[in-house]
Amino acid sequence: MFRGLSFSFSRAPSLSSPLFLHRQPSAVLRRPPIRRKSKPSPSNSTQVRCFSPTPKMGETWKPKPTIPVIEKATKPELFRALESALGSSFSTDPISPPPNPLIIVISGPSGVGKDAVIGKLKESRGENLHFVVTATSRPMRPGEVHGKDYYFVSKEEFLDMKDRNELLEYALVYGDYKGIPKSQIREFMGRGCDIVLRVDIQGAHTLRKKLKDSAVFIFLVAESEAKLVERLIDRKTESKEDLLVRIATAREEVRHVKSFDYVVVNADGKLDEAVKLVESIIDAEKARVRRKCAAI
Ligand SMILES: Nc1ncnc2c1ncn2[C@@H]1O[C@H](COP(=O)(O)OP(=O)(O)OP(=O)(O)O)[C@@H](O)[C@H]1O
Repeated sequence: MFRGLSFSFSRAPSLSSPLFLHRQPSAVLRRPPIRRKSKPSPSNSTQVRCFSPTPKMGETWKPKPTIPVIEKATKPELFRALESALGSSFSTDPISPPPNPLIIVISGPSGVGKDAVIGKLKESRGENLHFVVTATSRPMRPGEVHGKDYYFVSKEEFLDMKDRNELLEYALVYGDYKGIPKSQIREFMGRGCDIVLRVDIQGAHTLRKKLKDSAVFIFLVAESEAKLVERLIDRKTESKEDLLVRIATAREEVRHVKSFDYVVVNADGKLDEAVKLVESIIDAEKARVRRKCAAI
């Protein structure tokens, strides 16, 4: 249009030309006057088409947002159009708050593979899970590390901890005291870690009474009694008297499976499958809508 104008200027008649007086450039750019429609008379009001609802008193008129054709619009265009159609922007806040730390109690007869399962869980879950190190009055065995395998304390020290109410649960196991320090659970739950407690059946029973449904109780079993005995024999850590006591106790313990939330079979040569199942239980429990928060 401007090119057209300059062209017309270059060929414009001189100022003195009478033609110039009639064709001023400003006159070319000026918009034609808008012709206002006359108000419809009551008689022809039915012919008026309304495209948007008439704003009520005090409301300002807003154009109706249109959503572009999905195949033609870009993702951001569609996103913004949906926001404007719904009248507010989409929040990036998490829809569900992060789950509370979970306490997982793992129990089962001696030799069933509690340590083996926990060892693998440690590898797969890393720092998100804290395995509470139990305090014990039993002497340290070769290869064991203080603070890693157990907190080795004297009988007197252990009983002092008990008297000061520093233990969530404790028991006399095969002549030695074993107990769970509360401070460790508080500290790691405070950091957002899930907690794994490894206890015998009696310990699980006590914890159930204290923690009720605020913890998850998992019972580990071997596929059969015979396989459990084989595993204990293969471990070669017990005397024949010890073996007898542990096997007799195991027979009694499996009857308590009903008071647990889950039973996991740790079948021979299938340790990884058992660990996978325990992990699925943890994941499912963390996704629960309702769970009481454990008060330690
Ligand atoms: N799925 C499995 N297949 C074969 N052997 C296994 C399996 N799980 C564990 N074991 C082995 O069985 C033995 C007992 O396992 P572990 O020491 O973990 O049992 P535990 O339940 O912790 O026993 P305890 O309560 O007496 O300490 C170990 O030698 C371990 O390597």
